[in-house]
Amino acid sequence: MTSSGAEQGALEMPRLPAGFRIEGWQLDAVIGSGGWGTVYEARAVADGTVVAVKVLPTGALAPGQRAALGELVAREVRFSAEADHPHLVRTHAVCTVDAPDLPALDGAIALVMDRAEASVRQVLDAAATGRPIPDAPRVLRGVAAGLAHMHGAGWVHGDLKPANVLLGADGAVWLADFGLATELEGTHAYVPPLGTLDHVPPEWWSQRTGADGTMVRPTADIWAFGVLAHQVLTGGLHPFPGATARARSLAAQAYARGTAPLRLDAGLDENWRRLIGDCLAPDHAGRLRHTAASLSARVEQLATPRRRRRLLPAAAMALAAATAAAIAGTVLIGGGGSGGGDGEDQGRGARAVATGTHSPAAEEIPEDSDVPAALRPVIVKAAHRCTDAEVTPAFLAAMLKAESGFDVNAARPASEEYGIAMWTPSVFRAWAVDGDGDGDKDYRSPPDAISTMSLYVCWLDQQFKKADMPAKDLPALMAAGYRTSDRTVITEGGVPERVKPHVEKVLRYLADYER
Ligand SMILES: Nc1ncnc2c1ncn2[C@@H]1O[C@H](COP(=O)(O)OP(=O)(O)OP(=O)(O)O)[C@@H](O)[C@H]1O
Repeated sequence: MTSSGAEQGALEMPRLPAGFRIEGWQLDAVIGSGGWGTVYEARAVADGTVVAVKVLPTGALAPGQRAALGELVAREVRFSAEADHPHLVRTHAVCTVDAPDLPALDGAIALVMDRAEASVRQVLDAAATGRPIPDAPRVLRGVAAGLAHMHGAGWVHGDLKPANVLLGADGAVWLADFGLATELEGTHAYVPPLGTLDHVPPEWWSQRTGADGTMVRPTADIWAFGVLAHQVLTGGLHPFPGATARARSLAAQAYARGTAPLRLDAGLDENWRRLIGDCLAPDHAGRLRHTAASLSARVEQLATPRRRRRLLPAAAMALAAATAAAIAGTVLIGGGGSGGGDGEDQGRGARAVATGTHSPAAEEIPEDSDVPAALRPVIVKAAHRCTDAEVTPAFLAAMLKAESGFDVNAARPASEEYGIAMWTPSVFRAWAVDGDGDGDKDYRSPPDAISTMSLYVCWLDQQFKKADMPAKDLPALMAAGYRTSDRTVITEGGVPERVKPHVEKVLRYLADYER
């Protein structure tokens, strides 16, 4: 939500005491308060997982405030629940506060989210002016990818600013605060006029506010990204001069009218300067050429250290190693079934670690199929890590073909997906399996990527079974869950429309490999 909400709202924010339970979570200290709610640290009672809980009270407000709050809360709840991307903060649950003794908070809505370590605002406040914040390109890469996802899904964020970019403990970068996020109808949408002055585009000032609110278009987020990128790369400097937000907005409007030039910080690298200049094109039409997806691809290039490109041959080497193993008739991956698996897994693992002129396990994928021979034992071994009957070598092979066409160097930078199983690095980290037993977990290594895919689809399979989804649909549901999430598939009660073509491909390949 917006700081202007705080300016306007003048709400006395009531607080819940430490130890207070909201469904399965126990509140701890307050992290901070915004214009409309308070964010607490909390722990899951079941397993101690640390989360952040944002409590948005809906009662005890003046009628005017209630209408505005109701709309913002509804938007925040709706977009938080739907947000499903590694660069959008994940909301685990939406609960209602049951506090009859605290009437101001009884019935408040609580969003249970991933707990961030800090916001970019906090990092900027502590940063030396003139220098990029630590890891600035990676942070911008995450923001651009999150924005590209939102625009791709037909949403505008509407309030992109440093306070709304959160940083997780393991390097995660999340867009947050969807109180002003809105769905596009055609090319634009309307939001209440509460955007943050420092990040609204110049044309915003000349728009009239109708009953629906102010019109926002994706190009408003592009402008805000330009301002944010300048701040992140210069330790907090706004691209337009002025001691107050009002003065800076007047400077931006003078630039948009053509009466003042754009003067970006002299210390900026030329490529970043060009990118920020494109985002800060003076009008909507000028910004229209730069979609969030195209910006994300450019940011990805600028943010990718050369060293990472040299990593590519490593993936090829891993494949070559797997090839050599297959030729020798010995499957080397996964430490020979050591560690942790249940009986069936170990039994199957022992079968996969076979010597001889060919691997019997590889026979589970038809010999004359297009699955690269070197990958077959890797896939078979990975599939056998899962004891659920639906996760078969043929299924994993079909998934890999649909994801990357078996290309170990596949890359879709706009959505941050890489390697043979098209893992998003931050998601991969959460599930990673050391498939080749080299002590490293690398999404570019086919054995690691495929073993991790197997673990993840196995877990998806179990979630769908728990949700009583039809057994015959499980392969389609797993393929859909891999592209979206367990929660999306369960909420939508089946394969979401937008991933149907992909899922159909997986099912076609599966039928071919199961013949
Ligand atoms: N998931 C989270 N993990 C950790 N801290 C968070 C999380 N979400 C929000 N915060 C922090 O909690 C504080 C309050 O956040 P909130 O979103 O309510 O308000 P805001 O964005 O600061 O202001 P406003 O909503 O008025 O724009 C901020 O300091 C924010 O960085």
